[in-house]
Amino acid sequence: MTVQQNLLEIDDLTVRLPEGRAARPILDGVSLSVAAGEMVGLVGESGSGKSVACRSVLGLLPERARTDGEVRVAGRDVLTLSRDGLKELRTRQVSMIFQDPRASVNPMRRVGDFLTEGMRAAGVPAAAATDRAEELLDAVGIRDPRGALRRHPHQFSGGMLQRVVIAAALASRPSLLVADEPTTALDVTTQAEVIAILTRLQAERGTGMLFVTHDLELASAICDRVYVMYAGRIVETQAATDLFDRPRHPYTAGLLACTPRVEPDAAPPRPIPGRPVSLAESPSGCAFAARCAHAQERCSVEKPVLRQYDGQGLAACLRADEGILL
Ligand SMILES: Nc1ncnc2c1ncn2[C@@H]1O[C@H](COP(=O)(O)OP(=O)(O)OP(=O)(O)O)[C@@H](O)[C@H]1O
Repeated sequence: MTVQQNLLEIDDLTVRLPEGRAARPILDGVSLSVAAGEMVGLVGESGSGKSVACRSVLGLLPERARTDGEVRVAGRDVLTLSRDGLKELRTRQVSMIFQDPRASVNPMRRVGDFLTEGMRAAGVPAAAATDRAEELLDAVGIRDPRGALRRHPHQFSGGMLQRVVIAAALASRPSLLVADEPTTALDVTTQAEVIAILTRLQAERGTGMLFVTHDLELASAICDRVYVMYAGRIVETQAATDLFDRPRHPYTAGLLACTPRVEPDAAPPRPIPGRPVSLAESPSGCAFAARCAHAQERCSVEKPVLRQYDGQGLAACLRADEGILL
């Protein structure tokens, strides 16, 4: 029997960054996977470690970072790849889309150069690279792609520039896309357009995607599965619809309850009390305990591990099997 290998497997990843003589913990035992063609969400508040987890996939952690665990893309451990191996990974297998498109492009260079440089470096002749760049711009809904190739980034709106960045990320036909809050810097209508483009292209091309957002509702709407992070740890993972209908971790339930709803009979949004903590600040036990309405004494002592309940997903909560959220 052939065992289906995941495209991306992060296995028990721990990241620490040296700070003076000590090392500040950033991620603790993070495990997640993305299968070929699967759209997977990674959700959490600011500072929970989403970007660090994403960066680990492309081997983009700070050089001084100390890591344990493995990050495998198509079976190869990114954390042990040579410089050439990393270059090959980034030019052939994995592309990343960042939050702010203006930070991803060189303002002095034309969009055509930005889109074709990777292809040219891979040996594609100039004319063929230009034709492909035009096709890519057309695929992300940019009108007059040939004219767009001659323009500079400042001649594009934020939304249009993010489309250009998506086109560039797809140029190498990657099997995995990592999108780190790709619409956070855009206005609401533009966000919707960019999400629609990303999900369409992901489905058409069968690209695996790790989609990072702080918006749990958005992740539940567009992803197959979702991981929820809190203070450097994964606290819950489920199929997207199950997570939305039946969260198992009080933090996930809190994120859903604080989202404003437009339905007339909807409950008003309830904010999660307190503020998010980083892994470094989190005491022993469950990092969410101080903000959790269901916490008991043992929650601030015992560290919960991810466990399965009712055959549905995994949650790291000592009380998840008591039906506290029903
Ligand atoms: N290069 C770095 N040097 C020092 N600390 C860092 C570095 N990068 C991240 N951190 C710290 O790691 C923690 C996780 O940061 P990260 O950017 O991954 O969070 P995030 O969930 O992506 O937040 P946001 O949604 O605001 O981007 C934070 O406490 C942050 O301050």
